[in-house]
Amino acid sequence: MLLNSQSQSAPENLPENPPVITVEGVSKKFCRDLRRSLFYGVQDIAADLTGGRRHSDRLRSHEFWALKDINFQLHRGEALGLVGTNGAGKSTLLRIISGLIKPDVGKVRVSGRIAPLIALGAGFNPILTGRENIYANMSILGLTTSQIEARFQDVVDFAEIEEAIDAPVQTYSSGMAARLGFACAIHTDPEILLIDEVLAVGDARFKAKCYRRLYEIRQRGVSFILVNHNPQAILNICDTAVYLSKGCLAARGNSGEIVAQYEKDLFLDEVEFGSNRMSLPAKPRAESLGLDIRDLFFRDEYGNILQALFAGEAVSFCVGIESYHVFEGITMHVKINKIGGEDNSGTVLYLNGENDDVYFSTESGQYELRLELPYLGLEAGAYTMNLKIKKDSIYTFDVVESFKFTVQSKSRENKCVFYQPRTWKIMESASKADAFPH
Ligand SMILES: Nc1ncnc2c1ncn2[C@@H]1O[C@H](COP(=O)(O)OP(=O)(O)OP(=O)(O)O)[C@@H](O)[C@H]1O
Repeated sequence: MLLNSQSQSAPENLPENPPVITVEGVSKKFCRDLRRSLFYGVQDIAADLTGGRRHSDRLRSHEFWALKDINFQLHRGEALGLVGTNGAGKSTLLRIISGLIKPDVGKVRVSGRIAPLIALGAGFNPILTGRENIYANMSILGLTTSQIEARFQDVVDFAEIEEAIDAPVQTYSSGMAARLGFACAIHTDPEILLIDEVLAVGDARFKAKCYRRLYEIRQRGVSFILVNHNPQAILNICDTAVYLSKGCLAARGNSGEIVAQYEKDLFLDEVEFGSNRMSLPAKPRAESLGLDIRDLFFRDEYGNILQALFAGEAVSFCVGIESYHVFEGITMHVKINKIGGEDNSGTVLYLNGENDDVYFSTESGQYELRLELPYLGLEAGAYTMNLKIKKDSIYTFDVVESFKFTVQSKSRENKCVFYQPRTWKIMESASKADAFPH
């Protein structure tokens, strides 16, 4: 299910910030047939030169819309995530915004210096050395030679490629090229950063470093658009998000809501709703940040897996994880919202391991993290859980936005917003004075 079109407007929490990118009715068509595509290209150039009519808004044979009527704004200081399945049009949209290709319909207005990080090693000449490429790349991004000289060592230090700096870039691994591209871009003082999946190739430690740096430059007011297949990468640094589906803008709004929507659409077939369990497929290693959530479920006090949860009974919330490295200081963050309560949902419980000073460590392997509750304090009803596995307050390894589960009640309904453990008793009074004190 897609969100309604009202959610496509720019976020209203940034009214004082002027837009730095305005995408207005942008559509882009492609042709899968190479020969026809070349023919159409020549036809379009001829129409442009002769002032003839170009039917930009109509599809010709074998053409399809890679993007259709996309509208949104990016405001100053806003970090916007772009999500969507393979082929949804994310890269095409970033290429249009960066000016690499032109839309067939609509326009894009940009105000501010853009640093696009769109393809691996984009802007790098493979036969030039890393050193030469830093100069070439940063000057394309608008820096003078003396400015590049002043920042050169910082770029090399950030990219951690000191020993390979005088080797041709064609000898670099994809991860090294990505490091260098990222380091160049963030050292050019961009006002707008466009980042398309380039972080996916780095190792977990370098990715964490890049995300921390993105978080810092975000604090300084740089706007950016981040494309990533990994929802937690979007949630780590983006407040808002755009969800593209088959070339159309399916939803625009708060990143938590959009990612939840995207995840729901993505895993619709894979999640067993109603079973109080959610198993997630293994992520490609390139998309993992080093520690992935694979399974969410509940156990009773004897370790048996529970399908039905009952208010007031002992329960453990269990998270199956896959760790690819040695990690320390891992915390679980569990936020539970009621679905359709009288107050129309809202967070009823938020438990954060950090607040209880409980940190886990992992080595490479599979683990089960548990949150043991001596009794389940939720009243009967349907809930969604937002679960995050974090390393510190700004770095999230993995997140599940909305794990649905239900709680039942063994007793008849009482009026309460939480489960109150209770015992009803009658005691015989020792004396009349004790029973009715004045
Ligand atoms: N130059 C091109 N010629 C023909 N088709 C193209 C061209 N570029 C992209 N496409 C097609 O346009 C659609 C959108 O592609 P795009 O790369 O923008 O998707 P994406 O959302 O970035 O996908 P991914 O997540 O796989 O990177 C796809 O169907 C793709 O095959």
